[in-house]
Amino acid sequence: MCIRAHGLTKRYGGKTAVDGLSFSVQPGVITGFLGPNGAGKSTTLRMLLGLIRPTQGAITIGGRPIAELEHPARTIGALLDARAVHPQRTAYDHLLAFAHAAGLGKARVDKMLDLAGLSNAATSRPDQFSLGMYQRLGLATALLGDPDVLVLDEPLNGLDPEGIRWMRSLMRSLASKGRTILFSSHLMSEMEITADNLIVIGNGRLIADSSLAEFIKAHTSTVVLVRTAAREQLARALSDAGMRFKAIASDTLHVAGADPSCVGGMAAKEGITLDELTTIREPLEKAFLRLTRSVTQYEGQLA
Ligand SMILES: Nc1ncnc2c1ncn2[C@@H]1O[C@H](COP(=O)(O)OP(=O)(O)OP(=O)(O)O)[C@@H](O)[C@H]1O
Repeated sequence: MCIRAHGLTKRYGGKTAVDGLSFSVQPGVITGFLGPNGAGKSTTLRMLLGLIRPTQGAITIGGRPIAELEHPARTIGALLDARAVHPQRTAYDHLLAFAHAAGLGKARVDKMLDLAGLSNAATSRPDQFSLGMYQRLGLATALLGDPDVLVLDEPLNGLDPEGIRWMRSLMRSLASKGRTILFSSHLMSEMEITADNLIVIGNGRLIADSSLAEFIKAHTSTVVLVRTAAREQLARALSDAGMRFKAIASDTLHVAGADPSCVGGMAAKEGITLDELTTIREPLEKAFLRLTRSVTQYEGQLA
């Protein structure tokens, strides 16, 4: 089932939080929804879930706005604010209340507690939970109806390394079963290891919508690192060939815009022995910061 936004806009008084966003999210893959703080990610997800109304445009699931879905709990599950649970209800009762509302039985509650690794905390009250446990409970709630579409706002926040691995492999396994997975983050490093596709927004507007591989190809540069005791000789050969390079250490050069076979071939022709020849890609986080710098609303200063 596809999620589609078309001309989606949300204004709060004079402030435009989401500004004419159009994109689609496909089933069978994990789509990362990325943007700096205040970019409009949560506002977009809230419109998708029918919690707030768009000022203009629409966002639909399988072609329909959420209010028109026949079985909302079986169609879409969401984790927005993991701490927004009744503080006095045990984890079990919290899930049971949602299960009843969705017409589901107790068996599903037990299964979800197990899946989220919360079986031992079933009778604990959430006010004793860590943020990671809240996230697990939130995911268990989102998955109660075994929905086709899963929407997660910053799901990795507060999880320990084991929790992060668990959340990622769960998303991967659901995507491989054909589910539609949309998850937001303001960290490119998270996206790099989790997402197949990326939707990047800044100041409410679309900045990029592509596969992660295409994003990397389009927005990051690479250099060839070459290490040799004959650095000067290699530098002369590169210079004669009109190639751009930078000395990094007494035995190391970074060659821009080249591929390793070309640098290796040149070294072989000169009879130079290489100790290392590697392609280094610019960190994706750097590309993200460059792309979103002009639209970043909140920026700290280094002391
Ligand atoms: N209810 C509201 N009233 C007025 N402005 C709002 C409201 N909700 C959000 N905004 C503003 O809209 C913009 C987008 O906010 P939103 O929370 O959607 O961003 P976000 O990308 O989710 O950010 P973060 O990563 O910090 O959670 C921000 O400038 C925010 O201050």
